[in-house]
Amino acid sequence: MQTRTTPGAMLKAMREKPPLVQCITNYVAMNIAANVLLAAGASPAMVHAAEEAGEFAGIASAVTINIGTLSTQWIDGMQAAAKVATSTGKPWVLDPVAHYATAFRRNAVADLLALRPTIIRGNASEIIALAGGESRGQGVDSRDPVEQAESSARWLAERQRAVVAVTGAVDFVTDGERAVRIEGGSVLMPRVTALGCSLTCLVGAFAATVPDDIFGATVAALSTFAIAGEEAALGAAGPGSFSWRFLDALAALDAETLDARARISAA
Ligand SMILES: Nc1ncnc2c1ncn2[C@@H]1O[C@H](COP(=O)(O)OP(=O)(O)OP(=O)(O)O)[C@@H](O)[C@H]1O
Ligand SMILES: Cc1ncsc1CCO
Ligand SMILES: [Mg+2]
Repeated sequence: MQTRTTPGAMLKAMREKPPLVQCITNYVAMNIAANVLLAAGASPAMVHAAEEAGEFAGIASAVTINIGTLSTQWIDGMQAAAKVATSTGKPWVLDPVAHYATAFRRNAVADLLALRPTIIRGNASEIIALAGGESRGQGVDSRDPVEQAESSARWLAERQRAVVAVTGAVDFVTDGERAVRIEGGSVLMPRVTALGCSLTCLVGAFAATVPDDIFGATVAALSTFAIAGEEAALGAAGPGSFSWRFLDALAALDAETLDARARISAA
């Protein structure tokens, strides 16, 4: 039997059987997130309407929910999909974009957290605020270092019994017991909109591939972004050329290169 224990092995397994990932994401992210999943080898579907989101979750292998451009109708679709995912044992990922900014967002995220996300992926400011801390986030942009969010992430993971991923210059992943840091990426990544939202969708794709190793799947997705980001930055003149180079780098990344270059250390 094929081993799936490394990020590279998980990437290979994902490409051999592309998982259908239901991405409920924001208007800004929809196109880039779908392209990121296709480039990496997964099968995205942006399905959010309340009338069908729950039904679609029944056929998807994972669901990702991002509150970036929120409205009441979208919340109904999010809740329907999350309920089906949780009740059918499928992984679902929450991306609490700028949840600290307004009461509408805070309430939406509190209700989604009660539906037990398998994984929570956010930037440092979002994770600090989810744990009740004072974050310096400005709108959707983080203004806090990841190191400052590590204790918040551990607390949140334990409380929610979820894997928590904090992204930034050096990423951090914990399930409340284990924790790792992942180096890589590029300073150009936060200068291209919605790459974090796209990563949330990719985390869903890896989780669908290895639902019995959610921590490993999350680390694999973040490592894939870290190495593809490094590679894309090599020839990029700025955010514009980085953006298309990143899609090419994701598509070109193979399992062996990922395993050889991923820099994952215990935290
Ligand atoms: N300074 C940096 N150096 C290297 N990589 C980075 C840096 N900042 C972010 N990244 C990488 O960019 C990706 C997206 O993470 P980020 O924390 O920017 O998400 P986000 O704030 O939720 O983004 P968005 O809301 O725009 O989608 C991750 O793979 C992360 O590792
Ligand atoms: C810019 C922006 N505004 C709402 S969602 C989003 C994408 C990055 O989170
Ligand atoms: Mg974000």
